[in-house]
This record gives sequence, structure tokens and C-alpha cells, in this order.
Amino acid sequence: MKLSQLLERMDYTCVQGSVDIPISHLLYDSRNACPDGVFVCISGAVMDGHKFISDVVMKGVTAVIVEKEVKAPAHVTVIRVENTRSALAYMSAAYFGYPAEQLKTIGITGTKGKTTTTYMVRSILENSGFKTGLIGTIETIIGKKVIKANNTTPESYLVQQYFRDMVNAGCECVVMEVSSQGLMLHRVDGFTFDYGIFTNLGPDHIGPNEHKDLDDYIHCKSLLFKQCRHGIVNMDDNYVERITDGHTCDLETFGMSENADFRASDMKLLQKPGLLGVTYRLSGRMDMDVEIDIPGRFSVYNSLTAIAICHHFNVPKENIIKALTNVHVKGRLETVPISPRFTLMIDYAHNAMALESLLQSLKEYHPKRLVTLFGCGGNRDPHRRYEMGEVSSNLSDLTVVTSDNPRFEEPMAIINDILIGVHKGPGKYVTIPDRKEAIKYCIDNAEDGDVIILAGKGHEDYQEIKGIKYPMDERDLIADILAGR
Ligand SMILES: CC(=O)N[C@H]1[C@@H](OP(=O)(O)OP(=O)(O)OC[C@H]2O[C@@H](n3ccc(=O)[nH]c3=O)[C@H](O)[C@@H]2O)O[C@H](CO)[C@@H](O)[C@@H]1O[C@H](C)C(=O)N[C@@H](C)C(=O)N[C@H](CCC(=O)O)C(=O)O
Ligand SMILES: Nc1ncnc2c1ncn2[C@@H]1O[C@H](COP(=O)(O)OP(=O)(O)OP(=O)(O)O)[C@@H](O)[C@H]1O
Ligand SMILES: N[C@H](CCC[C@H](N)C(=O)O)C(=O)O
Ligand SMILES: [Mg+2]
Repeated sequence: MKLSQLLERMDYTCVQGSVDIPISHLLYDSRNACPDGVFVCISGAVMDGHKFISDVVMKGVTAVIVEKEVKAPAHVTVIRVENTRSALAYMSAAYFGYPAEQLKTIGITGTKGKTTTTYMVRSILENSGFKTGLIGTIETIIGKKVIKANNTTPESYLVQQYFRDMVNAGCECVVMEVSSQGLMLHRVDGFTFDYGIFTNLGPDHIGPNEHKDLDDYIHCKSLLFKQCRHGIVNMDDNYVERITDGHTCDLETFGMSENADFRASDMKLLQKPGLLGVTYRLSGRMDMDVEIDIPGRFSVYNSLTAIAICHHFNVPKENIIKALTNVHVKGRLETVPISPRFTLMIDYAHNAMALESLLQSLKEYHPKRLVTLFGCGGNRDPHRRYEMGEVSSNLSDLTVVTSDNPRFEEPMAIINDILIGVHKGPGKYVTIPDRKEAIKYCIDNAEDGDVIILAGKGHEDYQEIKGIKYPMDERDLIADILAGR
């Protein structure tokens, strides 16, 4: 492949050398540099790729893509662009032969509900014979291949590589989570989504290495609606107008409001032994009764979103109904059946918005006590700590404050921040920094009819401390506790 082919759909200035040179590999990490490669210099959160130019040139790289002034040996082609992350996305699309053009691409953004909805969509589409790839927080699914995720929305090179693998595996569609950071860092530049979806918005991801403020967070999410052909948005959300401001796509709506294109009404709680769920009536562009075996008002929203998307694929109603009753997502309101006396659930609520909707939803089922265990991630939006503490204390009978992923922070410093919030509410609380000990406390002290929520770690099978991910899966912790280990 010629360098000029990789650059064909983007703006650039060739400041040195020629674009008419052969390229063997597209690279963005110096550690993978190889002869005849082109190296894209990314100004990252920790490292600056521009600093590795002499290193990659020594390893045989013949072209570099830069967004700053650099010095490079005369035989190396230097291409200057406005933003190298965006350039990497466009070049990756070209490198992998524009695979998005051979797929129906569905991108879901929003503060909460993305992961759950992607699995609902995949379940419905696969049930109806559409082979569908998935990219998200938990994993990437390509046919029978499952790849553990590092990011919710991976780097653009990986996005395009996964798309290519999906096309090669015979997929017709891909449903993916599009995080605000993914949009901010140009991970999905270089193609147009067929469908862009907005679930909801609550303040989150504001802090060092994340968004500078709420306006930036909203702005980044709104970019999806300038980069898709057809938008499907939650019209009940307070931020929907700002998210769709300046949209360039068609728009369709869902929600509980009367004029929503896909409208849910008559929501009823479903309570069977060992199972909490909801039912509702769908009207508007589709009419039917829907049942989901996942609790909460937000399950209505997530399923409504999935139905609004799948409507475009002319999926029969029976397939939707069947697929939705079978959807269970790892670590999202996942019941661990350890006793008929009480309900124990693992969930991924790790911000105030998720925790509040979760706890409010569960309270509607009138548990004897609502017991909430959680910690907060280190090196992440610190507002989460006070807010989650307050939400839990207001809505839970007992809050068990523990650790999540401390990362590079001191666990007790995070816990003390959480307690500031906890003290604002009326609920009782205990502090047990070791997560396993904290879970044991919940199980040992469970009362008949309790609902116990282990919030925040969901599908995660590790605990990250000072840059190392130690194995830790709550399912194993529970098994160990029951076995007395
Ligand atoms: C803060 C942040 O967003 N970091 C992401 C980012 O890292 P970075 O590019 O800033 O990396 P860097 O280490 O500074 O390196 C800069 C450049 O130098 C290169 N380099 C580096 C070292 C070297 O020896 N040689 C070299 O060439 C790197 O390959 C890179 O190109 O790019 C990496 C590759 O794409 C990401 O994996 C990484 O995500 C980290 C793991 C992360 O935690 N990100 C979070 C904040 C995030 O993105 N979250 C969202 C939302 C999550 C959700 O709520 O669902 C997500 O989509 O995951
Ligand atoms: N539509 C929703 N509105 C509010 N809360 C929700 C919604 N859907 C799920 N939740 C809660 O948020 C948690 C995370 O849900 P999910 O993983 O589907 O969202 P997400 O947008 O992918 O989040 P993340 O950005 O953390 O990956 C769930 O475990 C549940 O507690
Ligand atoms: N993917 C998100 C979720 C983190 C969940 C929670 N377990 C934490 O560590 O804060 C992030 O990296 O911000
Ligand atoms: Mg997710």
C-alpha cells in the first residue's frame, strides 16, 4: 500500500519527502515499529509519541505523521496534520479497506445504559438472522471470537481492525458503545454511523484526563449526531436538545412522553420467585406488550432504545419479545442465587446517576432492607464519591463503604470522600476497606427479604492497585466466602 492511499480522505501537508512510498504497517506505538512502517505521533495523556521519532526511524520507519514541528532525518517523509488522533482514524479506515462501508453501523452514546442496550440489540438482531458484531465495555464479539476490552470505545486502529474482522467473519451489522472520551479522542473518526443513539445524560467523567467540564462532556456526546445518518434519541432526557443541537442526521425519538415515536406506557413491576422485571405497553411506530426480566424503570428505557433501533431492520415482533426475555448482561443487575432468604446482585453502577436509578428502582419492589455495598475508583471523577455516598445513604437502609479500583490513590482517602456524602443522608453505614470482607459482612448479616447490591465492579474480574490488575471477581469472592475460604 502507498502512503498516499492511506491519506486519500484527509487533509494534510507533506512537509518533507514524498507520499509516493510503499508502507508495510500503520503504527502508533514505537514499541511495535518495523521497517517501512508509518508512525503516527499521538500526544497522549502520559507520553508524547513525537518523542519517539528517532527511535522508530532507527527501527526502519520511513514516514511519520505529526501535529507539531519535529526534526526527522532527510530520508523520512514527514506529514503534518491538525490532529494526529483523527489522522490515525482516517488512515486506519483506509488501511483496513473501509470496512464500515460494508456493515450497518450502530453507535450508542449516553451516560448510562450503553452496555446493556448493545447486548439487547445484538440479541434481537442475531435472533432474526443478522450476524452482529459488538464492541463495548466488557468485550468485543466477532462471530465466535471474544476479545476482552481495555476501553469501552477502543483506539481507532482497533475499531477499524475489529470492523474488518467482522466483515471477514460474515457480520452484516455492528453495535458499539461510543463513549464521550471515544468521541473526544477521535476514536470513531473516519466513517459515518448508520445509526447514532442517545440514551441519557448525567454529569460524569469530569476531571483530570477526562472532560474539563460538563459543557465539554455534552459537546463530545453531541458529535455523534453530526456523524450519523439517522439519530434515535431519548426525548425524556433533560439534555436531549443540547445533544442534538446542530445535528446533521434524521431524528427519531423514544420515551414515555406522549409524542415519542416509540412510546412506553403502563409500566408494571414483575416479581416472580428469584426474578425481578418489568412489563409495559409499546405504542407509536410499533405496538406490542413487552416483558423484560431485568428490574427497573431504566430497563424500560434500555429495551425501548433497542426496539427503536431494531425496527429499522424489520425484525418480527415475536423475535423481539423472545430476544428481550433472554437478555442477561454480565454484572448488570446480575442475580447471584446463594439463598432463598435474600437477593444478592452484582451491578456496575459506579456513578450517582446509575446508583440513584438502580436504588430507586429496587425500592419499588419493597425489599425488607436495601443494603448497598460500593467503593469508588481512584483517578476518576472525584464528584462520584460524595454523590454516590449521599445517594446511597438517602436510599439504602445500610451502606457498606469499601474499595473499588484504588488505582494510584489511597483507599482510605477515597473512602473518606465517600463518607462526606454518606453523612448527608439518614442511612446507617459501616466502613470495611477490604472488598471481600465487606461482602462477607453483607452475607453474614443478611436478613430475610433483604436485597443486597454489590455496586461498581460489575463484570470486572480484577482490582487495579498502583498500575497492577490483581485477579478479583466478585463471583469468586462470594464462592470463597460461602466455602469458608
Ligand atoms: C487517559 C486516556 O484516555 N488514555 C487512553 C489513551 O492513552 P494515551 O494515548 O493518552 O497513551 P499514552 O500512554 O500517553 O501514549 C501516547 C502515545 O505514545 C505512544 N507510546 C507510548 C509509550 C512508548 O514507549 N511508545 C509510544 O509510542 C502510545 O502508543 C500512544 O500512541 O489511549 C489509549 C489507547 O487508545 C487508551 O487505552 C487509554 O485509555 C486508558 C486505558 C483509560 O483508562 N481511558 C479511560 C479514561 C477511557 O477512555 N474511558 C472511556 C469511557 C469508559 C466508560 O465509562 O465506559 C473508554 O472509552 O474506555
Ligand atoms: N438507562 C439507564 N439509566 C440509568 N441507569 C442505568 C441505565 N441502564 C443501566 N443503568 C445502571 O447503570 C449501570 C451501568 O449500565 P450499563 O453498563 O448498561 O451503562 P453504560 O452506559 O455502558 O456505562 P459505562 O459507561 O460505565 O460502561 C447498570 O449496572 C445499572 O445500575
Ligand atoms: N470504564 C470506567 C468504569 C470504571 C468502573 C469502576 N469499577 C472504577 O474503577 O471506577 C472507567 O474506567 O472509568
Ligand atoms: Mg459501557
